[in-house]
Amino acid sequence: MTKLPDGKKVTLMTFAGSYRYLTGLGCILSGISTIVGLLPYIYMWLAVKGAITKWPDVRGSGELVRYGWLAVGASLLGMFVYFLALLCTHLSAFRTARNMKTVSMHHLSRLPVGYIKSLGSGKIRRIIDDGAGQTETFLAHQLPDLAGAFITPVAVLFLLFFFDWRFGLVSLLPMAAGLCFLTRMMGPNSAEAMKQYQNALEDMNNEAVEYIRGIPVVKTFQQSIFSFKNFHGAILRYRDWAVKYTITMRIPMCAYTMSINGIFAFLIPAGLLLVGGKAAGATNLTVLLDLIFYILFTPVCVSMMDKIMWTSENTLKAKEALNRVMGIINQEPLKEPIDPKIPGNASVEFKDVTFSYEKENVPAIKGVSFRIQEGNTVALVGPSGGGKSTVASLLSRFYDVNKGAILVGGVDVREIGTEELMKNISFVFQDSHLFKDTLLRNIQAAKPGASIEEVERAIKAARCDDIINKFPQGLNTQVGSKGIYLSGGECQRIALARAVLKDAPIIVLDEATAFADPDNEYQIQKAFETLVKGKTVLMIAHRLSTICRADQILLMNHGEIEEAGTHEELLNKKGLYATMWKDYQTSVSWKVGESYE
Ligand SMILES: Nc1ncnc2c1ncn2[C@@H]1O[C@H](COP(=O)(O)OP(=O)(O)OP(=O)(O)O)[C@@H](O)[C@H]1O
Repeated sequence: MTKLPDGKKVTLMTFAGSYRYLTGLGCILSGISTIVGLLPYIYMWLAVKGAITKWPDVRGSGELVRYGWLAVGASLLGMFVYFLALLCTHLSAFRTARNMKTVSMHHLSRLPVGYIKSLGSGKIRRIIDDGAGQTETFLAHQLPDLAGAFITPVAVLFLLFFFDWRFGLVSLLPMAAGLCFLTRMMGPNSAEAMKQYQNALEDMNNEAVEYIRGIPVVKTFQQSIFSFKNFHGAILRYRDWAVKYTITMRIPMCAYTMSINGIFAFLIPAGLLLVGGKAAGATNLTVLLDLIFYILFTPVCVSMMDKIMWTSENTLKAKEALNRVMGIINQEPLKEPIDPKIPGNASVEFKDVTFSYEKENVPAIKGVSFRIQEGNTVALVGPSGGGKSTVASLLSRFYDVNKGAILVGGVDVREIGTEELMKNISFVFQDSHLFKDTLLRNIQAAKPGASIEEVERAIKAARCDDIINKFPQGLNTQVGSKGIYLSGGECQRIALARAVLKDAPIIVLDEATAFADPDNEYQIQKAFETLVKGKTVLMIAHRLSTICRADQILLMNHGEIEEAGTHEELLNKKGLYATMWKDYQTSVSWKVGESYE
């Protein structure tokens, strides 16, 4: 994998590694093939010249055939050299794109979860995937063409003035005008326009992903118009950008196209003038022959100019794509300690912790302090938005605190290496994600290399046997394919099996029963009892029945701990917890009442 040199400017070639030499070689070969590609025009002209001057004894001169074959040979040689050039640039381009993706993905895994969430999965996919794709096309095709496009003008200028400087000048004027219009189109404003273009595309992509993800909600609430609004807005912004850009480019583009395609309009009158002004005879014939050469040759100039135009635009695109990928790569990862420490035990302590999400003015939690002794369970309860999930995320160092410190086993989490910290903590998320892979590999994700026996023991302890047994292929069942999907409760039970297999001394449980039906909830409770035996547990649950037995309950509201104590202590306080408990009891009795009706 390509390593980024610290503090050094990163270019596309940084990702190419040692393959950069192939890119260089490819560009040189492309330049050579361009020069060789001009030879057939000269040979054709020489053949025509020979034929006309020897007329009517065309065959006798033998030049026609000789130059004809030379033209064919030069064409074939040009093609072969260009093929070799593309071979080199493709090899380098594939490697560059691969390295770009690998480096970005590797770096992404080290970034704070908050950054990934704020960017959005649609945008990240577009930046990395399309960025690598665009740079691959640029390096494989456009860069060698650009090398050719830079060599062609020099060769063309030489040839234009070599045969007849007057025709050369006449051909050059419209080309120079075309070049001026081209420079205007590709000026500094174009780089900005390209940035806006990429922004508009990314927004559209993100909104499309959001829209598709939200389709179930949309259908349930019949909100198709409202939900489409953001996506529609992104499409309109893209349209507005495209229309504005097209209007800006209209005049220079028309002027450019007219200039470079209008060479004949200058060349033929000039030829007529020159022929008309001379005495008839040999001089006139030479002028005519030169005119034929220029008529043959000017299409090369037109295609050269077009190449320069398109490659310039694609260079801007590739630069912008690289900038965006670098935007991710330059994002500061969570700092790893220089001298990592090992936690002394499995206790957890929050010391006056304050934390705000990026771009938020109000802290999500402020001045939070509590301690969980090794082997104890602390439950977080409170109204929605109170800061419970934030506390759980901070313990796993998904973000770094703004103020205060979080200690695990007496050591600040910032002083523990990420690997060591993750070894100590198991996290069962609200929405446990299962990969599109076998159930076995999904559970093994918690402990790579775990044997089948270990996985089976974890499954038994997490009481997931019934889930596994209902599929004929058992543990080898592929999740997410051929209609094999697990319910929210089942996903959480598999996530519990993962946590059991990992066997970390600290467990963070975020609303583990939120999705579960009564049967799954019962299984989860039982699995949970096995999982937490002898462990330090930080638990968030809305169903208060599940947390009565916690050693300590913390009631969080508006980002602060408002009440702390055991279930009985909090009931005696007759505060918010007591009210919530009363409301909870009432809701349970309602449910029971309803079931008997
Ligand atoms: N990624 C985020 N970016 C910005 N603000 C956030 C983010 N996640 C949460 N918040 C805000 O931080 C505050 C605390 O949210 P948190 O999710 O921790 O509360 P909670 O008690 O877990 O809520 P719930 O019970 O509904 O899950 C809320 O005001 C919320 O809007």
